[in-house]
Amino acid sequence: MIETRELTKHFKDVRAVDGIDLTVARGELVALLGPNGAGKSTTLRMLTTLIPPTSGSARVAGFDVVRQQREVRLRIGYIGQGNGAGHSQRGRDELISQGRAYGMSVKPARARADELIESLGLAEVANRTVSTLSGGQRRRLDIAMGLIHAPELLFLDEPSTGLDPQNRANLQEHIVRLRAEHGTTIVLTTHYLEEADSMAERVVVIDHGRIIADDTPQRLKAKHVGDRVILGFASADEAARAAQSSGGRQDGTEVRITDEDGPRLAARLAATLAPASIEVIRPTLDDVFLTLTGRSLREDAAAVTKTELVEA
Ligand SMILES: Nc1ncnc2c1ncn2[C@@H]1O[C@H](COP(=O)(O)OP(=O)(O)OP(=O)(O)O)[C@@H](O)[C@H]1O
Repeated sequence: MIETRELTKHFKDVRAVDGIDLTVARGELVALLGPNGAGKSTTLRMLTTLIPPTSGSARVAGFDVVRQQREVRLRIGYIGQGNGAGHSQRGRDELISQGRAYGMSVKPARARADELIESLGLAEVANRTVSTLSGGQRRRLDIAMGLIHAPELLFLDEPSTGLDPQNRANLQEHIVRLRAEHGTTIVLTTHYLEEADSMAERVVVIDHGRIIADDTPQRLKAKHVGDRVILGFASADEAARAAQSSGGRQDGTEVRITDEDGPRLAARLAATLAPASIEVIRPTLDDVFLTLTGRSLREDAAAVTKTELVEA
């Protein structure tokens, strides 16, 4: 569904996207995860034909993003970070107009608009003019606009930014359902680590315009970080003996061991070493990012959230 080769975008001396090879199969739900300025939006904007690459190539839904822009656009939905929805129309009419712009006839456009209004919780706002909606309501309307023509491939740039937790959960549910029901291929960017972790079956980690990891959240965590098993003992001597027999690292009365399958190891060690306490700490995608780059994504996400609050 997507195939890029050495996809590159430079803005003067900024290498925003620096030679990305990305393949996405039909029906996949892929999250691009990375800090601010990593090149996620620029990648999406090239894939959606909004900006041309500096070099390299990309095919989307079977068509070249430079030479066959129209074909690409007909097959994709794109919800950018800004508000796509207009201001003077009512929400429902805006949706229907968007469907008509994609060549739908009135009846199916109305039916689809009503379906999206229902599933994105837009019932109360469907009859209000867009200019009177709150940021979160506008965001949901934008997403409905991108879905109106039931595209085979949907790009979502930070879809849940600015939504409260309840609406975010609602939106995630809708996205997952959309994919289950229609087999829509979905590529989204996010700075919510939990969102990438819980929704995407594949996470592409981007930093400084390059892909630095690409796998399922589970495998990324197992491969780059692993579970930490911490055993507690009554004395340091006991801990020293346990560290020796288990191959773990002693830290006072504790022994720490890293393993791909912490719960299984913990069960085995509980039986053989009889520790006083046992704890399994499972990694997050942030731990993965930290291991790969030495930086935390959380600090970055916290900064974004703060900016959003100031803007709101
Ligand atoms: N039109 C532009 N002109 C100049 N520089 C740009 C332009 N668009 C993006 N950049 C730069 O390219 C780099 C990548 O930006 P991009 O928006 O793709 O990152 P991102 O990973 O999507 O981050 P964010 O989550 O903040 O949107 C940044 O250094 C950014 O400042």
